[in-house]
Amino acid sequence: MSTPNLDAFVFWFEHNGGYIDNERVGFHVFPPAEGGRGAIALQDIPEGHTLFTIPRSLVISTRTSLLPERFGPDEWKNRQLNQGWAGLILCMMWEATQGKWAPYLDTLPTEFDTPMFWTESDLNALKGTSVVDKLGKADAEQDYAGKVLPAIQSRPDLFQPELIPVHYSLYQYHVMGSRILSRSFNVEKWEDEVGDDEPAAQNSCMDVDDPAPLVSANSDSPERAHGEEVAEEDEEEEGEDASDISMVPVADLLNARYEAENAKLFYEENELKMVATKRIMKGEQIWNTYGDLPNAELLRRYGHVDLVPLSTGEQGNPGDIVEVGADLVVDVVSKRYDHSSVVADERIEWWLEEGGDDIVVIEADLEIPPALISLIKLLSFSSDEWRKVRGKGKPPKPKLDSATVDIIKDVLVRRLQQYPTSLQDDEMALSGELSLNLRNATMVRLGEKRILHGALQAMQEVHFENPKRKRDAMVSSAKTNKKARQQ
Ligand SMILES: C[S@@+](CC[C@H](N)C(=O)[O-])C[C@H]1O[C@@H](n2cnc3c(N)ncnc32)[C@H](O)[C@@H]1O
Repeated sequence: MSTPNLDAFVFWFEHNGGYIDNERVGFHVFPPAEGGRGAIALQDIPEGHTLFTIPRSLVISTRTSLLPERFGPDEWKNRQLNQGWAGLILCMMWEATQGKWAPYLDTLPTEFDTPMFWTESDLNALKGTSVVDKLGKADAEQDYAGKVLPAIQSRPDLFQPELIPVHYSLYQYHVMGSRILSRSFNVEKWEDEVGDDEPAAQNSCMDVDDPAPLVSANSDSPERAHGEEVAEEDEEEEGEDASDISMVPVADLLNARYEAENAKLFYEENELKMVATKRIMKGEQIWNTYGDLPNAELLRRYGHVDLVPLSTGEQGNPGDIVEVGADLVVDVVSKRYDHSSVVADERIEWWLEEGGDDIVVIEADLEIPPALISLIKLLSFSSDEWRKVRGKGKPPKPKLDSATVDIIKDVLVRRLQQYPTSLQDDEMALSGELSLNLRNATMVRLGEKRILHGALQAMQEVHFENPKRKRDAMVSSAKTNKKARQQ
């Protein structure tokens, strides 16, 4: 199957040591809603079959680009280009003006459907979701103005001043950052290569909350996948290295869909291998995984949402989640018990110190997270109970009781009010004409609201034995608590 814009690239790839099993793997242009370019099985492919291999020398990272060496390794570090994504972005901008990777870089998208490039009015459609807060646009712009542009201007021998507006502009910085966000892999050094003086884990400039991209192509632990989240603590523990972030030609041509993965990248000493992880039938798409992310994250990083048939008969993403801010929980509990902000501040500070999070996540299984129950209890406690719990040094047990259920219901209702539209509004909007951005934003909101409504209904169905006695007991205990707190 010929994909004209890829032919020169595939020629370059194969002439530089890359291998593609052309008898079994073809590239194909799917409709934009299905991902655009992707790979397809030209024949039945058995599990374990190598689909293509990429020599490490064709991977772009701050380790393989010549720029850090030419810039001067010490100066590179002094300017903090070894931290986060700034260094790789600069390498990619520079390599685009050089020869080696041009046929690859020329195939990468220059336009994105990610909210990073949306207008303010489209961004309003994401109000209530966590997408906008996580865009990291301001951080990226600060990195560009604070370290990248000064580095560029300091070396006219490497970065021709007249090329700055074309190849090294802020817009190009965002384009390269978005390419990394949606296509990069985390390729560690081969074990023998690892030196003693590895730099510590680095934060990303674009990805404010969970900096590490994407696939760990590791033959020992192939679980982490393209786009998969890696908690910051894990990164530190594992010693994640900004120079692992890599652009991997051909591997980044695979699309992904919820639980459809049938291929995975493994790494070896001299090359990376894309291997079929199950039998792929002729005509089927070859799918990588981006980690079965919720639609909010898929939209933020990749610019699309996943829609698969749900058990309810609707279309949606079973991996959706809703984030509930601890500040909302504090507000609801404080209002209910007439708390002063001092009471809540002290407890929240302790909660965070004890390892609690400032966000709780409700998943599509509608389970109320133990952390939410525990947090509500902590905030609801009388001063005596609070002193006891603090003395023990352990957050309260996440045991549901009717007072907590009532608070959870309030929290869910208030969380729903953070969206400017209702679930019914969204369903109605989807049945009409919408631009791609607004359709995607509506799907993100709808997925989150379905979880909130489902959780609310589940809470409404919770009944404790002898509810009257319990409720009375809870009312009097709430009054007692309030009294104790006022003392
Ligand atoms: C790693 S690239 C995959 C190759 C890409 N299709 C291309 O043409 O270069 C990731 C991008 O592919 C697109 N994509 C991947 N899976 C998709 C899907 N299930 N639905 C829609 N777009 C998808 C998104 O634009 C995403 O940012």
